[in-house]
Amino acid sequence: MLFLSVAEHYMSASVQSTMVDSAGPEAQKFSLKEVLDTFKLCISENDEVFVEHYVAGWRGLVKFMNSLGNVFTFISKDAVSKIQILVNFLNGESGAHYVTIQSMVRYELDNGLVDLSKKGGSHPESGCRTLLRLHRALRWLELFLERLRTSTEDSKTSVMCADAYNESLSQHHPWLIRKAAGMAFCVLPGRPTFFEVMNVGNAEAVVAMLGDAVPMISKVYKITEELYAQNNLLEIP
Ligand SMILES: CCCCCCCC/C=C\CCCCCCCC(=O)N[C@@H](COP(=O)(O)O)[C@H](O)/C=C/CCCCCCCCCCCCC
Repeated sequence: MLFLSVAEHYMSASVQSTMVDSAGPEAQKFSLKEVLDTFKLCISENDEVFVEHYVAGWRGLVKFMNSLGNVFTFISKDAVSKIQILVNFLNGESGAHYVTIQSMVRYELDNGLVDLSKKGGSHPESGCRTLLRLHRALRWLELFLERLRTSTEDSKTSVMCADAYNESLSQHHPWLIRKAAGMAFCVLPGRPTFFEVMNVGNAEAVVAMLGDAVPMISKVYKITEELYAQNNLLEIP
């Protein structure tokens, strides 16, 4: 628990006080279908990614996280903080430039709004940097959901989650966060509870819906990854 408290303290410094999700408990109920539908809306006909639906997808996932208990708060707070930064850009005076990830990248790069190196720049929370953090987490999600989809009744969510994390997001986290995340994974509920919280129906229905969700999430990830790679944005500090 020590690691979790330290990590929560570490995170709280960067978490904004205005939370994105402030509705009542019923509005907070998670539905995998809702998340899937939102990620489907993310991609335009010409493969642009809508920021509005991207953050809405993450909001849905945060609902899931919040239903797992307080031990995961330090993780969901960070996601909420990053969602809020992007929502603020979308609702701000330059909002028209933040409609898609492609237009955001173009706008921020053309106007020198991204700190590309560690040396104290004046845009520590650019849209590009913020979205990159969620983008890396999306890879974890893709790997985790694929493991969940192909899992068997006795598979452990903690192991699937840790394996997906070690294969992706952990490479971008310092030791303390890795340890705290590792401890949080140990108290994840089992596969039956996970499936129940998804509000889809029986295990077969969950697996079928995951079969739709994973390629969709994969596509959003791939488009973003290519865009960031083309613009040398994959390592923004
Ligand atoms: C379909 C249902 C099943 C899956 C539901 C998953 C629900 C996931 C919801 C939220 C995921 C959290 C996303 C976390 C974003 C992390 C972004 C990040 O890397 N932030 C770090 C870097 O930020 P800066 O300091 O550079 O601004 C930050 O330091 C990290 C802080 C918190 C720790 C993040 C640990 C991530 C573990 C991800 C696995 C979550 C396990 C949940 C299991 C349901």
